[in-house]
Amino acid sequence: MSENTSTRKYKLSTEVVRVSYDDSWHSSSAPLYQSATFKAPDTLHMGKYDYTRSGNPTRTIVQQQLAKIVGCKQVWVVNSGMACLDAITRLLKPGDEVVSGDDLYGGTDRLLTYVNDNGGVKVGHYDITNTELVKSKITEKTKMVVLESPTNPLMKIVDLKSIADHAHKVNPDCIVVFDNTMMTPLMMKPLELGADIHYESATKYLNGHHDIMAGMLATNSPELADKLYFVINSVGSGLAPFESWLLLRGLKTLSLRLERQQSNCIKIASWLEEQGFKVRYPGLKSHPQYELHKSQTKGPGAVLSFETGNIDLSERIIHNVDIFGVTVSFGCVNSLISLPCKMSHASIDPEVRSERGFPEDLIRVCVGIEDIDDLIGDLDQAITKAKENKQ
Ligand SMILES: Cc1ncc(COP(=O)(O)O)c(C=O)c1O
Ligand SMILES: N[C@@H](CCSC[C@H](N)C(=O)O)C(=O)O
Repeated sequence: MSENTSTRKYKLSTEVVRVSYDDSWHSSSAPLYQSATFKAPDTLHMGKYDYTRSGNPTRTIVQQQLAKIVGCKQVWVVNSGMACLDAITRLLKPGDEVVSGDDLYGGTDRLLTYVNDNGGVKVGHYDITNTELVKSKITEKTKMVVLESPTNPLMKIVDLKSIADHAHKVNPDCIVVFDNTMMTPLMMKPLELGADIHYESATKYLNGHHDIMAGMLATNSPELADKLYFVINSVGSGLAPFESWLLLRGLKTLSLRLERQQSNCIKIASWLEEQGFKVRYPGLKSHPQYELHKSQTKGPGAVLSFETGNIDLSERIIHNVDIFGVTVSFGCVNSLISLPCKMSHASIDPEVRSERGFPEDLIRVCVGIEDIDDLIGDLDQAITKAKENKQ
């Protein structure tokens, strides 16, 4: 018996709650198949599933749910956001060239640097806010363009459509890859803007509770879907059944969480700006790419970064917060604060960070669903204590 299999389409905030699956007992919550293997009907025929590395019914349910939300032909879920990029970079061959940004999540930069140093692939990093510069670097040898927007943590915006269209014109086989972790499919649809592969760290908003690691790969290309599946099945990076089940549960509140997190973040960004800090947030009119971001998304999201002008002051602010968790990652229901140069982006060589204009005093704030007055009150007391030079 199928649950919720009507083909009627609803708004995304409704669709995230409606999950389709087969269950002979009509369970209200999708079944968890915590099994590594599946019995074959007989020795001559295998069933739909044989071994969880190759496929698992609970993983299939979350993949179908995500494909519906993304609005694409195929989604694969894997065991981390980085496992997505690992599968993607295995599509490259020695001699290929990759064009990417100069502000990327530290782990993305680390893996692309590894591929550059060990895989015979040339990876170039350019200021992605300079669309013409990025376009000029795309040649027939460019087999892949890897972008993220807003970037983590400088909140730079990439003109995805313009770059994707150009890349496909120069080389129709060029694979445009877009990391949409900051926006989620509810706020940005990279495949509709020309990306060939849309991936996300589902550890962040898609799950929303910091209780699993997961990644999502989405594409409309059956050929790319097959190639990615080959890697996932070969190396065993498919998301485990319990993690798939938790991701499915977390997804149901995605719309509600994002709405509250974003509205809190907009208020915090304005408040920090009023205190005189240089705030990087695409929801502020002072963001140099405010209009571009607005034109390709449905909202500014719930991550911002700001500079204090002094790394010691930044460290003292972080030391003095009470509600904000001092931790890497973002997209969780809890608010988080961090110093990217020493935490999420410590894997980028300090010299490279400096060449790329990465401010060491930069504080990243990832806003949760708590009461906004409490959040601003907490930042206020932490900043006051830090300015008084108190630990
Ligand atoms: C923008 C972005 N992409 C990808 C990743 C990698 O995701 P994961 O930690 O799930 O491997 C992260 C963080 O880790 C991230 O911030
Ligand atoms: N020690 C980790 C750091 C993970 S950072 C996670 C997240 N993407 C963020 O931006 O905070 C590592 O070496 O990968």
